[in-house]
Amino acid sequence: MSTYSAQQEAVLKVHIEEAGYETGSATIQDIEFEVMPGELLGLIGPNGAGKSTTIKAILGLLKECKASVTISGDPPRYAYVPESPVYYEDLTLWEHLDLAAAAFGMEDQQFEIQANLLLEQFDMTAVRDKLPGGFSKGMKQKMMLMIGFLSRPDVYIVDEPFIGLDPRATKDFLELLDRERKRGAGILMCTHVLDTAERICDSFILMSKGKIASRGTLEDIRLAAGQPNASLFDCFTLLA
Ligand SMILES: Nc1ncnc2c1ncn2[C@@H]1O[C@H](COP(=O)(O)OP(=O)(O)OP(=O)(O)O)[C@@H](O)[C@H]1O
Repeated sequence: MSTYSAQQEAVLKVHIEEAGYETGSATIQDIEFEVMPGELLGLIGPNGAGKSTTIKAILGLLKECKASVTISGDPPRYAYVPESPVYYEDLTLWEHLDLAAAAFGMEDQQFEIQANLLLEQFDMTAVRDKLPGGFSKGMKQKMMLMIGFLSRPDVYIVDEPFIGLDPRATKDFLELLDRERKRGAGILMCTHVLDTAERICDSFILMSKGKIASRGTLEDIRLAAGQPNASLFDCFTLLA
């Protein structure tokens, strides 16, 4: 778990007054939180609670959105790892990494070192020159994570990363997350895998019906649920 000093500035500050898909009908309201350097904040909640809408609002993808979002860095830099893999059919894994590196403005040498390390860490070196269309679900997910980790930004926004990952890939992913947190990156992670979230997150935002239903550390969530020893899963079913 991380500890934060009062002097530290949040790497991500989010204040969404309201946002949604149609004029005059807000899907989410009053969503306000910060992610501190080194913090892993879990965004949890039932299907349709508004988690993905919150992420879309942060990324500026919604037309109907009254929000202020501040991301640290000059220029601000973040990595977004989507829930469903997005890729080009005609580009190999290596070419995807190369394209992402060019977009991030990485130097060639730094890119080669970082990309080869990630290929090794995710056990993907053998398929570096293959097209992702032929990859399994987990391999496509690994490609998304590798692109996310490539530029080592201060903020990661990760939408449901665990689906499709085998135990070894999950372990590799968690180790990389940990390394990035130790470096000072802040992570917002949306997930339904509550036993893992309980183990790795510093704090939680529990959303329900487009609003924040509960927030804080596991202790805070337990207190809100009136269950001092309950699992996150049990608190979730009581509060959401
Ligand atoms: N593209 C869209 N157009 C219109 N309404 C949408 C759109 N996407 C989501 N919604 C609606 O917004 C609400 C919140 O959905 P959202 O996808 O944010 O939930 P979620 O918490 O991410 O759910 P899940 O856990 O199932 O992914 C739902 O009522 C959903 O029907």
